[in-house]
Amino acid sequence: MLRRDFATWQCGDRELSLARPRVMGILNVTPDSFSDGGEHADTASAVAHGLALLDAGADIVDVGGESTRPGFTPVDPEEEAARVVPVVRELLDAGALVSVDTRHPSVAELCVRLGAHVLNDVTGFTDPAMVKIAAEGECGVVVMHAGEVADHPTRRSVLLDSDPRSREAAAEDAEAEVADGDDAPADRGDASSVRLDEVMRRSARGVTSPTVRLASGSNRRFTLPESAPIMRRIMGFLGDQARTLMRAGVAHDRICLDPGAGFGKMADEDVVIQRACAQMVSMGYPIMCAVSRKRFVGAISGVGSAADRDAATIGAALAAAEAGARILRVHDVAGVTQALNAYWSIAHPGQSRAFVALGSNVGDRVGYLARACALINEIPLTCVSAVSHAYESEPAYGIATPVANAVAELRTELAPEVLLGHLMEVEQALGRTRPAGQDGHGPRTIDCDLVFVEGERHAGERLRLPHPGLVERDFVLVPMEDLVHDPARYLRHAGIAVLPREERVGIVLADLGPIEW
Ligand SMILES: Nc1nc2c(c(=O)[nH]1)N=C(COP(=O)(O)OP(=O)(O)O)CN2
Ligand SMILES: Nc1ccc(C(=O)O)cc1
Repeated sequence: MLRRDFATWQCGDRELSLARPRVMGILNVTPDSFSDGGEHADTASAVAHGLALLDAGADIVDVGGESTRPGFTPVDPEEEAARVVPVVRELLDAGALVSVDTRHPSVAELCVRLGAHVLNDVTGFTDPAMVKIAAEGECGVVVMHAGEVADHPTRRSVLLDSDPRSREAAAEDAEAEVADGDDAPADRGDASSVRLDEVMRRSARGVTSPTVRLASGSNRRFTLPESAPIMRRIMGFLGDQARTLMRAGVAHDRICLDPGAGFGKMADEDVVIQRACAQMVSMGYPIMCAVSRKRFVGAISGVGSAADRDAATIGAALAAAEAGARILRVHDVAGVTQALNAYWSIAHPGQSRAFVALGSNVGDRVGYLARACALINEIPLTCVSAVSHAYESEPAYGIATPVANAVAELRTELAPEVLLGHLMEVEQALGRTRPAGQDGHGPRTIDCDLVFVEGERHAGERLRLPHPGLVERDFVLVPMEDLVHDPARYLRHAGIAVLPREERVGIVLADLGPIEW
């Protein structure tokens, strides 16, 4: 059983703490995805959207260049690579934890070579070439189940998907099937696309599954299919694929499992699967919940249009998180992050240790440091547990006058991006202004930089964790010595290699004594 509070997911050189659920933002660089096709189809708008997802709270960005919606048209791997590779490259440069949603070995290989952290394969690493690529690298892997979960023929179906392309594709395929009398189309590309094509072609026909009869002769009906055979099939497949990957050399802690909502499943089957989330969690791997905007979410919420299913998605995602799912793959990152942060704060109390670097070079500098500590201590679900001495440091980064610096150590139950918002309010309350043209380095009454939160990494333009300046700032590292026995060693555990003193900036010149706050 996965120890929930201590679980991590190893993704290349990143170790993602799963002490709380993580949000994977969907970035579809496609013209035809089922809910957002064409919205981010060129590199520039895709990268901008990826960065916006990070700022909205995404821990991971999942970049995909091929829609696998019901009735999808397979994309040539070269075309797929042309869509995703430039986007993956730029997001990696921005420090993001990047996942690539592909079933094509050539695309996977290119992206892993660039440094992509996760391979998300909707065909569940059934292609040995995908297993080989995963085994040769260090990336995390998402093993997804795609396929039907019932042996019986589906009953008359109701098509809830509002996307006319899915319906057209379904109708065409149904006609073709009658004409062919054959389930296995020839010359439809590589083996995995033929299999996935087939599943998603059938999937396009509807969202309802057969009514299950009780013991023979009985006329009583359950409204939902029985869970055990469905979960045996899904968990059997996922467990087998995980073992295949491990035999090839992929470590257990790199593997995440996903039951593949909507891939060959009918709405009531998807509900049965979501209800069995805790059972999947007990397999001992992180479980992904990837229900965002899907047809079954429409079926249970009554929302016909896929793009309007974000609120319903939040409900389904929180249910999964409560049952132990730790990766929530969603389109609406801001909405899910806000809901999750609020929900988690109430339902799952847990503190993190955080460090805030303080600086002032205007007026009563040490007085501003003290007032900042007092105000930070008033942030909800947060307290200041210790404060370093104040130190005089050399001005760095183009600042003209010497700065008084300190570091405050906090205990907080807030998510880092929420804490950041409160710290910015503290700066405002103390009269901090950011005049245009000074690039954030002008004179300041107070600067409150969130530099480190235990177990948290974040990329984006609004918040980067650990703070990129932490490695070189003497005016942060020296005050930290008052709080942590050996900051360099402590930070090394989190993969941060601090620079030796002679290579740092903003060298500490004098100890100004304790701060009375
Ligand atoms: N691991 C995993 N990956 C996925 C899953 C999923 O359930 N699990 N669903 C997808 C469909 O969502 P998307 O918005 O990407 O739609 P598209 O296939 O039309 O691009 C695409 N990728
Ligand atoms: N790729 C997919 C896109 C959408 C759905 C769904 O709505 O069920 C399933 C798979």
